[in-house]
Amino acid sequence: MKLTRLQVRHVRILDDVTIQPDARLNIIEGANASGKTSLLEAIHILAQGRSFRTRKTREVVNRDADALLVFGEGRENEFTHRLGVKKSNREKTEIHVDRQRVQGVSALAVLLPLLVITPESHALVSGGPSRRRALVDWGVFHVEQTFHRHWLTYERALRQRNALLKQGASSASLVVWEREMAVSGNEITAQRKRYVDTLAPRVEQYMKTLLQDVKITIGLKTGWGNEPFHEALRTGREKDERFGYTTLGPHRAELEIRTEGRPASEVVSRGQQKLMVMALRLAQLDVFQAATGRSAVLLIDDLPAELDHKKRDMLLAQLSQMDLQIFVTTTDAALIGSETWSSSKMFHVEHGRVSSRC
Ligand SMILES: Nc1ncnc2c1ncn2[C@@H]1O[C@H](COP(=O)(O)OP(=O)(O)OP(=O)(O)O)[C@@H](O)[C@H]1O
Repeated sequence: MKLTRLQVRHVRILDDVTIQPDARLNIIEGANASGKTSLLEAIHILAQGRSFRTRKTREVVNRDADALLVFGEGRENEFTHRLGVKKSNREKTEIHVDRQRVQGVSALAVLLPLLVITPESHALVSGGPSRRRALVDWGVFHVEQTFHRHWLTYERALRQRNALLKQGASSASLVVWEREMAVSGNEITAQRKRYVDTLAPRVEQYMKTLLQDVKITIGLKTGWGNEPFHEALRTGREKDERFGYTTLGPHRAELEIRTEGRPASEVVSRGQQKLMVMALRLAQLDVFQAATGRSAVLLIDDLPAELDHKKRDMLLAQLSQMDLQIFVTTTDAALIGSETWSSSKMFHVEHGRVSSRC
């Protein structure tokens, strides 16, 4: 789905902002601290129920307000969808999809598939495994219809097993949950493997375009050894009892990113890591589009700061050929050429006020 209307209330410095985005390229320009990133945060909240900068609601809600509100309207296959999120300092997050109150953020994510690239994105390569696991799961969630259901089943069984381990319960009582973990865990892993296998050649192709002299390989680390998962749970029981939680399984999976046979983070520079993240994200968007025939939203915070001008132009040319709705922030709109785009809009941000520029 592409956003046709966005309304933002009390998101950081943005008090009351309404915009009608372009279906393709939206350039959000303004001075430092004017509120550009806050606008991207608002879109992220609409798609995933939370900011990409912090998990703390209080930081994102305007200091003089109690709650933030984001509404979005968009079209897909002749249908108009309306999404709404209210995040409050005191109460549970409220989510509405097409005027119905829903629990959980998955209904938002299904309608508004969204990825984000920020100046901190290199942490995807150099940071902990959870970010790389999230990268894989974003893709699997959108291309495999049963993934979310299996994940919920797995998580519930994992929570139960962990609770029993903490209580020092007998092995016999663990077995029931291990059985459930094994069934859902194997499904999750098979789907993740399929996704990573589809992703790998596309990552390689984008790496060739963006970073000719570095080759990377990606592969899935399942979260346990080579034995069947149910066996790994059984043989790992003693260790898990000592630790008081489940030390292996799909919840410990991750995407391995290697170059020259070593973890990429040990070999390449920070700038190269950023380009790797671009290649990964472009490949994800490709796979998503090929598998679903739908278009996604891409947020890019501060693009000029990410890349030199040659790489930036190369990336924009590539993006202009994809069926995406893009929101990109910059302090200097002249750095982002919109000539190759079939359509674009420019928004100027100043002290939390947003105006549309032709
Ligand atoms: N909870 C909040 N309530 C009110 N204002 C806030 C809150 N959090 C941050 N701000 C203000 O919002 C502004 C930051 O906005 P934002 O990060 O979106 O700017 P930006 O235009 O992306 O800046 P840069 O180009 O430097 O990244 C700052 O002026 C900051 O003081």
